[in-house]
Amino acid sequence: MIEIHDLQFGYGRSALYQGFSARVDKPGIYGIFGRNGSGKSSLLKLICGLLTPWSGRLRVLGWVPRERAAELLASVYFVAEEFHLPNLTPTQLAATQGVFYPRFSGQRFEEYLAELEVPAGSRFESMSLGQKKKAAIAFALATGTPLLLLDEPTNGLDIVGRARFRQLMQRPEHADRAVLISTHQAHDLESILSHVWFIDGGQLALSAEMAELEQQLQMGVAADVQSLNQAQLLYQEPMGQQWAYVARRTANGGDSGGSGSGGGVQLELLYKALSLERERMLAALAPQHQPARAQESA
Ligand SMILES: Nc1ncnc2c1ncn2[C@@H]1O[C@H](COP(=O)(O)OP(=O)(O)OP(=O)(O)O)[C@@H](O)[C@H]1O
Repeated sequence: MIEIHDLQFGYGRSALYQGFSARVDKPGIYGIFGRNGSGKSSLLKLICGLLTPWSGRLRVLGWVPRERAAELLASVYFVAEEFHLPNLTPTQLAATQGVFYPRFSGQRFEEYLAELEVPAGSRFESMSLGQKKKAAIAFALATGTPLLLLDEPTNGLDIVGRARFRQLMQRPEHADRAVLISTHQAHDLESILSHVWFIDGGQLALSAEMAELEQQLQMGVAADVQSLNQAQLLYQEPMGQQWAYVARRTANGGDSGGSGSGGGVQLELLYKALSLERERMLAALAPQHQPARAQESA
């Protein structure tokens, strides 16, 4: 669905991506993580054709995004972090803009608006930022595009709104879509992600399926970090009187020993471990978790 190979891109003379490679071959919900300024928003804009790569190969559903082919524009929907809505009501938006998306469903748009508690008949001008964001998300979901790009979708949403967003994302009608979500809200989204991308230093440092990470890593809290199997330990940080840790799962799939309570993937902890112990973490992960660049050159 998306093929990026050896992408070079930057602003002015300043390079942001130098040999960035990644692939999306199947539907799913892809969480894109990275430090501030690592290039997550720029990547989404490159994918939908709002920015032009310096060089390299970039294909989205078989198209060169920057050429902005009508078929591609009807197949990709992007909700930017700072988005603009015309001063219409949601109902008017559906009537005027839904036609650009062949799979747009007005009925689903109404359902999503109701789920997110956005009044369909109020003008966007009279809505709060969070309500406008919910309306933009509802519209994006209702377009039915095979590819959906969401930049920080849960920013500005209240707690109930975030939970409803997660529920909507998991509805069966989105199962065939690839949804790329750039976010810092790891905890909000970890339960719904199928894939994780971690961008660092102008590269895709990690591309992995959540299920694979679950098999490979164990994360949890231990009263005493010394009680953990030191050979398997990858990262630890103090958490009150205890220690949060990331460890390799042992070959038999068991835990890393000690008195800790080990569990599945916690994205915030994974994010910190990758940011602060990048080489160690990447070395610990199996070759299939390494970025597409490494796979392709293998
Ligand atoms: N229009 C622009 N002109 C010049 N530089 C830009 C422009 N947009 C982004 N940048 C720079 O490119 C880099 C990547 O920005 P981008 O917004 O893609 O990062 P990000 O990972 O989404 O950041 P954040 O997590 O803070 O939202 C930053 O250093 C930013 O200053």
